[in-house]
Amino acid sequence: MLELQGLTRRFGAVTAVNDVNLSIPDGQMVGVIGRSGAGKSTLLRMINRLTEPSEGRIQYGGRDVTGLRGGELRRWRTDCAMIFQQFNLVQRLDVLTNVLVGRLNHRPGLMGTVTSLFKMFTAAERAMAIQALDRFDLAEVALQRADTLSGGQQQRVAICRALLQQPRLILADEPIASLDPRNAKTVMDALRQVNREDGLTVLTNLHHLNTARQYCDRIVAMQAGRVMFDGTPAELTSARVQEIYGVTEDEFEEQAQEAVNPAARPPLRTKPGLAVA
Ligand SMILES: Nc1ncnc2c1ncn2[C@@H]1O[C@H](COP(=O)(O)OP(=O)(O)OP(=O)(O)O)[C@@H](O)[C@H]1O
Repeated sequence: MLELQGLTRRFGAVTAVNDVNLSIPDGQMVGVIGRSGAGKSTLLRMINRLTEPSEGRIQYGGRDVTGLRGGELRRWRTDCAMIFQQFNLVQRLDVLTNVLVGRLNHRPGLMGTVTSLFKMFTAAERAMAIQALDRFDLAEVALQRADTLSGGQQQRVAICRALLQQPRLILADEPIASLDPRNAKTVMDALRQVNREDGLTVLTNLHHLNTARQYCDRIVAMQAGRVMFDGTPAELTSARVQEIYGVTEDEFEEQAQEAVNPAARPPLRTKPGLAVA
């Protein structure tokens, strides 16, 4: 169980996250939605302590992780793997080595030698990486440079890298915001697969409400740093969205899409969310 108690983060006069209280059971897939600036990224980043809370506590499995330092903090960060909107792969390295980078969290001493990494990994680690790639139909691109892959493939490679950390939680910060609907679907399918098959807790920031409804067990809606809704997809009706945000669902998605990806403005009115096969 991940427990956030009174979690607050201020940046000067701005309260990015304001007194958030959430209990997330192991194995739940949670979608966090909200407008640009609602505090979604700050919330996720506080969980793995990339951003320090101003107030409040983070507990995991009954253990307080808010004050961890040094090796213990590194181990906590290994437990909660992060997925970013821009994939954060080393573009000039091959896919397999990018995935193996996930093992570095288990060997902090190897950090900084990324170009000569490949031969440092054991056969078992390489097999683990190939197996992860194979799960997401990426084995045949294992030896290609990361920058030859589509965005959806790159994000799935990032998920494989996260899996090699052997985490307990996956924190995904707008993982599909840079992707077209087809690639976005492959990435959401992969996240759901690791949630369902590996039992990993997944917390993901999303801006498509229908995507959150289709993939998540639970949706948390934020507004100005506060949790305004915490419930099941069925409970987050269009009327509830309008009540929370004061705009229609289409308007909400349009604003969110423009904020995360101003260059790409797909016709959201005709294509809300993703089609599930
Ligand atoms: N490092 C920082 N320094 C100052 N202010 C920050 C910092 N990080 C976030 N903020 C502010 O905190 C608030 C919440 O930001 P955050 O990025 O968490 O929101 P978000 O919901 O993830 O938005 P987006 O969808 O645009 O990423 C915003 O007002 C933002 O400007």
